[in-house]
Amino acid sequence: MPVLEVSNLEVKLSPFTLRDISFTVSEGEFFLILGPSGAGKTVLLETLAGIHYPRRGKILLRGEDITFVPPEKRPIGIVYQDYALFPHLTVEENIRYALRFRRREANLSWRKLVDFLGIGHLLSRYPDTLSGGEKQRVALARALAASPRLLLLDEPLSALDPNLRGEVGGELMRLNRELGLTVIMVTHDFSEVFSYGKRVAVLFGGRLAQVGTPGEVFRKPASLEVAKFVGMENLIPLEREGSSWLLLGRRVNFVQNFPEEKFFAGARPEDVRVSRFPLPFPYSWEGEVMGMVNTGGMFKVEVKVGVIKLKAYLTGHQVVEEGLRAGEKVYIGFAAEHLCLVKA
Ligand SMILES: Nc1ncnc2c1ncn2[C@@H]1O[C@H](COP(=O)(O)OP(=O)(O)OP(=O)(O)O)[C@@H](O)[C@H]1O
Repeated sequence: MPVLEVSNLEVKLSPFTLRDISFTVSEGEFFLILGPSGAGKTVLLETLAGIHYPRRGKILLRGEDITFVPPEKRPIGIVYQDYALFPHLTVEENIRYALRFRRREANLSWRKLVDFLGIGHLLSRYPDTLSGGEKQRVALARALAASPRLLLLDEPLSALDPNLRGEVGGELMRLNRELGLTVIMVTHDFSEVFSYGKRVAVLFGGRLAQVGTPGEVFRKPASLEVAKFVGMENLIPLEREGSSWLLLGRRVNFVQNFPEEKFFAGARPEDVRVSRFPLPFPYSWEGEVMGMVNTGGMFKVEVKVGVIKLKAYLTGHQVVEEGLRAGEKVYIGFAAEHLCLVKA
């Protein structure tokens, strides 16, 4: 049985509405919610936590209907982006405050909780004397002290510096793995999707646009808006020729069953190759290098093919090896397995 089953949820917070939200999360899963700013990610988390009640739909936690159960009676912990610690309470008092709501046997003793998060030396301090990473750990301890069955995290890593981000992220994985705790985490960061999530839900304008593995969402986006959002920078309209579909003059076989639809061919720039020599791919063209930008580690190379600009990410090594320069005639292309079809 899934830990969480959300069906047909509708939440209205004038003027914003979260609509038709249905998904399930399994026991022990690390589930991510991704979407542009204002998509409703926080509203969704807050609805799961009981801060907003839906107009329609149901939330089941281990089969029990908790749709209208007040927040303090739900075995769900939430950690906010700004940690929301009580400034007038010490770290210890902040954490103990959460114990008031504990209904179940603790899955971590006080000592273990404090050791697990390495915050023993901070117990008598006040929140405004703590660093971002320390505050984050205290907020986690407070959420875990109530022994939640489900932990909700709203962009927990976004306020941390890059080194700390990896460290705290590792701790979240450890919580998930070692305590078997089910986690739902909101993020903006694509690298976090691949590092932490087994499945990811993409929210757009209050609706779920796609739920799938990171590989599915990033390589087989369900719509044009998801494709653009997840960085599928090459999106080329297919052209009809008799009973065939053409991608910049190359025949694409597997869309014949949808004669009336309008399609885009998508390819991620990191799957696209550029070379001064012909490429062994069914989708490859001759073009001219328009420009190259160092994006910090990778070079984004733009190649003009007819009126279309294709983009590829290459390493500095590849750029040097191929002797790429603006104005150079090159071949650009990608393997058949890297082509995805996106409905317009
Ligand atoms: N309590 C509220 N009352 C009315 N509108 C709200 C309330 N909370 C959020 N909203 C609105 O709902 C929409 C979604 O907000 P939400 O905070 O869920 O977005 P988000 O996807 O988490 O964005 P971000 O990535 O910027 O944090 C926004 O337009 C916001 O202004």
